[in-house]
Amino acid sequence: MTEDTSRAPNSRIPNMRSMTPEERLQAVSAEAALSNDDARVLSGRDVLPPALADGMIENVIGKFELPMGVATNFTVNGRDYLVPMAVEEPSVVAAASYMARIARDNGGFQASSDRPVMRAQIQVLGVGDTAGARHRILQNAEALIALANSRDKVLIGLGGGCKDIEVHVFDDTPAGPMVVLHLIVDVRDAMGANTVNTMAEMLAPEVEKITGGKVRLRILSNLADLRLARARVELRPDTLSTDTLEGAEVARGMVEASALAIVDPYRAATHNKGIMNGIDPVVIATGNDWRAIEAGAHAFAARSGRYTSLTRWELAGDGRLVGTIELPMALGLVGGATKTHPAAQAALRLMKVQSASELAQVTAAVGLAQNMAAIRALATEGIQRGHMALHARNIAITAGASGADIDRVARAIVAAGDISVDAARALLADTPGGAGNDV
Ligand SMILES: CC(C)(COP(=O)([O-])OP(=O)([O-])OC[C@H]1O[C@@H](n2cnc3c(N)ncnc32)[C@H](O)[C@@H]1OP(=O)([O-])[O-])[C@@H](O)C(=O)NCCC(=O)NCCSC(=O)C[C@@](C)(O)CC(=O)[O-]
Ligand SMILES: NC(=O)C1=CN([C@@H]2O[C@H](COP(=O)(O)OP(=O)(O)OC[C@H]3O[C@@H](n4cnc5c(N)ncnc54)[C@H](OP(=O)(O)O)[C@@H]3O)[C@@H](O)[C@H]2O)C=CC1
Repeated sequence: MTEDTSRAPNSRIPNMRSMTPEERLQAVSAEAALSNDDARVLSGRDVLPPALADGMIENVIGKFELPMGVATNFTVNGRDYLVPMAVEEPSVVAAASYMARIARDNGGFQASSDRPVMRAQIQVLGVGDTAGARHRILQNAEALIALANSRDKVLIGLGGGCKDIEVHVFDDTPAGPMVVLHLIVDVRDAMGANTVNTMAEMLAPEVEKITGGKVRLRILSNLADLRLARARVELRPDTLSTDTLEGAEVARGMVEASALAIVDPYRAATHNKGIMNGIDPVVIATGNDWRAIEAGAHAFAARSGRYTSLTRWELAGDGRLVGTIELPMALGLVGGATKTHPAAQAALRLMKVQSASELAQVTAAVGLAQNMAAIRALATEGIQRGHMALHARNIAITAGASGADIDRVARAIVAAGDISVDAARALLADTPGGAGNDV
């Protein structure tokens, strides 16, 4: 198979759930026109040779694997995407695919993003005249920007680089007055941490000269509030109905669920965890830094001083349910592990994203879909029926099931309404030669 990067796949792959992993791999590889090599590494076979793993981090003794799933049905800005998700939690991929299917019937997700701009902070201590130091920095801003851009020719050649400088003054801190210079850097298709850290360290001596102070920290901020990604979905109520509830009632319940997450940090934490259920697996599958994305998301959610929801669900005048998400999304297509991990490269080719901004937009849409699934379930039948039915297979494995027994036992404990390890063990023990005999 040769790779074709121009054609968007059809993300609607019927019966994915009934296929074997091998058949699913073939289906998505065919849709995304993946090479045999990409298909192989996505399957998890021979992905990370020991020498490559040893080159990525320190004190390597092996590898840790996660299941790689693919969320189907996604349409973002009129284009279909097959979304790779590396995650350990059941029901996440199913839920994202289901909500993307509903969204698809409503025209899909609309998404946008800011330019890929990061902040680096340079902390200056020992300055008596903090206001004066701020003025001196701003007076020298052009020279500082030029110095910051004097080294990274590749980034400048791509249209990126340091674009601006901000100065923040803290007159009262436990360590005395501080001036904090922010470098505002367009990092193009990189996540940008190393890029901006290099610039910040390079500028430090000049900043000390200008301010007369002592520079301490020189590091990016993970509150990437100039690099926001947004997604929106508008849903006709009839597309939300369940077996027992009218769509309008479901929509109202979702708005009420959203309202609690807006006002109550205890609920907001769980609501946002549900959003990150969708975002983290894409970040991991594409080799990006999920701690950075998590830190940015939660800092952004608390930016007003009160921790709140990252999404809003509202009813438009005509009864449509409108869901929106906005959060920092510092994702790269180059840098970090995105280029070194073969599965991350293959995952990016499966998604067929052409820029870090496009990746950020699709990822935001996945976060919104995941939140939609959770609050739709919570506002209607509750989370346990759908989630536990899929978690039942984990329970069966915990009880000792293997091979065909996993699905058989999972189906039986779901049907019996007793999704517990004890129930699964009892079933296995009743099976002649069942794995339960060994437990
Ligand atoms: C789990 C579902 C989707 C079942 O929902 P259902 O109604 O049983 O699904 P269905 O059988 O009617 O299938 C509908 C679609 O779902 C997908 N789907 C359905 N099953 C599968 C499967 N086995 N494998 C792959 N895809 C599946 C698939 O796309 C399918 O369409 P199709 O393509 O077949 O035409 C639903 O109940 C749901 O969305 N629940 C929410 C689950 C969720 O949010 N899980 C996250 C874990 S809970 C948590 O950590 C976060 C939380 C909840 O606390 C956050 C918060 O509080 O806000
Ligand atoms: N707080 C945090 O979040 C921190 C995170 N990190 C880590 O930093 C890593 C990410 O840093 P990052 O700067 O993205 O990675 P890299 O430094 O690995 O890559 C960025 C570099 O790639 C080159 N490049 C080539 N093509 C492009 C392009 N199209 N767009 C942009 N740059 C391009 C550029 O320069 P050139 O080719 O000239 O070198 C650029 O400086 C992650 O591993 C993260 O975990 C590190 C410190 C702190």
